[in-house]
Amino acid sequence: MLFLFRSLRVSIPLSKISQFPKPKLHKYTTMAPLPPDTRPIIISGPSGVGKGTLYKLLLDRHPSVFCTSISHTTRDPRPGETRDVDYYYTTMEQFEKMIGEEGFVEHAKFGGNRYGTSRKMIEDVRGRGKVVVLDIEMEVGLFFCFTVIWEGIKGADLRAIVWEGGALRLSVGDGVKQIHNSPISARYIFIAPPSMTILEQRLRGRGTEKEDSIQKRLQQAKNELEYSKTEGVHDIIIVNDDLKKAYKEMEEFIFAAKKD
Ligand SMILES: Nc1ncnc2c1ncn2[C@@H]1O[C@H](COP(=O)(O)OP(=O)(O)OP(=O)(O)O)[C@@H](O)[C@H]1O
Repeated sequence: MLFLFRSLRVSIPLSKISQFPKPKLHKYTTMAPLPPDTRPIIISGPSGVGKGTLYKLLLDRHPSVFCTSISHTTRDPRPGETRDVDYYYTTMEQFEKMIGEEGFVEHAKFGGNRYGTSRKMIEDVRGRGKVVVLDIEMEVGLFFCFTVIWEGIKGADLRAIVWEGGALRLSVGDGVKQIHNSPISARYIFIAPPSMTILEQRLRGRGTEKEDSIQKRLQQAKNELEYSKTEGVHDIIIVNDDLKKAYKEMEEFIFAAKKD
């Protein structure tokens, strides 16, 4: 059975954000000043580690400072989605023209549709005095891997080939690597689980995945944790054990004085 998924999730649709419970970390929303370093912030880590939870807290806590990224897509809007809010909807022709003009910092193709984060969107957000935060998930699967092979997505890092359950699966370099290879200068935060056991508990506890999806995500988590050890890929690795502590560490890193 063909399993389809988006390999790089760089924005959480607003509809998803509204599903999160209200954050309990802070009683009041504050008007914090901009961080000294206003480069885009890339939050990545295995599925289920808590990226979305931390990302949502950051945006809720500092609405005047941070801004979610909006991806481009060639797919049609789904019911309930809003144009230029959930996605920028474009034609395949326009999208491919933008690829040719190096208009994306990362892009991928699934199910016949393309998705990507545009350079212009990031630059516009910075121009409006806000800091863009990208939540990047790395997933792997048959469809995306073949797309990578046939389309030769720039920056893709074919790191391993395994024969698993009769399906060829490749571990590919993720959106983080694509962004590293783009002209965009960013700050990279990797969220790690305290252990694989706890990651599994969170994935199961969330109640959103079927068993085979949980197994694939856990397998992929191992690849991502291995990749996270590569020197220079991330500026900070935060272990999300206690949510409050992990959030504080992330916030302190983001608002820390700029390093030369
Ligand atoms: N520190 C924590 N302690 C306990 N549970 C947590 C913690 N952080 C997050 N969770 C819970 O773990 C589950 C997974 O979190 P979340 O959905 O934010 O992960 P994610 O990394 O965004 O996953 P995906 O990439 O698949 O969207 C959620 O149910 C969330 O409430």
